Amino acid sequence: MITSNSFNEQNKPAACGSSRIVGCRFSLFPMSGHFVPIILGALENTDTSKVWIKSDDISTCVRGRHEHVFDVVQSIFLQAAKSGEHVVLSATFSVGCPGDTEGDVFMSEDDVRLNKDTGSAVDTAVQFALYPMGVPHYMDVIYNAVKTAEIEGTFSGGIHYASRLDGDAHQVFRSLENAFVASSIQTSHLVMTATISCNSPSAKPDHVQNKGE
Ligand SMILES: Cc1ncc(C[n+]2csc(CCO)c2C)c(N)n1
Repeated sequence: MITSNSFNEQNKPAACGSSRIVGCRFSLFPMSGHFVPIILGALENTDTSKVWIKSDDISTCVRGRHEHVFDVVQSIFLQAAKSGEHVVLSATFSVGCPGDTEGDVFMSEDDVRLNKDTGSAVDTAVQFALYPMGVPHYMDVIYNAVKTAEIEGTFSGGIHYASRLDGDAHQVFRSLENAFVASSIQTSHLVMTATISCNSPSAKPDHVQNKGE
């Protein structure tokens, strides 16, 4: 069913492309008695001036250009990771959601990312899943995104309902953004879930530890 929300201000069907508003709803879970300053500090020490942002008692939602959405989520993860605690960030990214219109002022920001590298590398593990909505060839979209992550060197295997990435935080976030943007161009509505973890005291699975050997 096409609703009025499927159309932009010019009353044309919403175009598929990278200019569409991207959103991410995410929660940080620091496995620490100090979870409150870790969460609040990560939010405060991130420059969010190029995204729409709203936090509540469960999660935070950011919306805007994909460059800034991924920059802000990555920065918040890196800020929390600096605590040295085992931190998990659980996120749902979305683009093309009917009702999430382009009218927002944040879409007119430039593409210059605001959050600078925080320095030391953070070994990061990700389980992510792509859900290309409304296209019969959705498995090709997923397969191509995973193939790209493989070329980038971050892919470390398929698991039930998800794919795994391992590497420095900047590398895995780049793969997530590349997978999301490449897939979004091929779909009218795309959802991507990601569970992103660092400093876990648990051993990684054998096939991940032996990656590249
Ligand atoms: C990114 C992110 N945003 C909000 C919450 C929800 N939350 C849980 S504890 C806490 C601090 C005290 O209120 C907040 C804001 C979260 N976990 N992660």
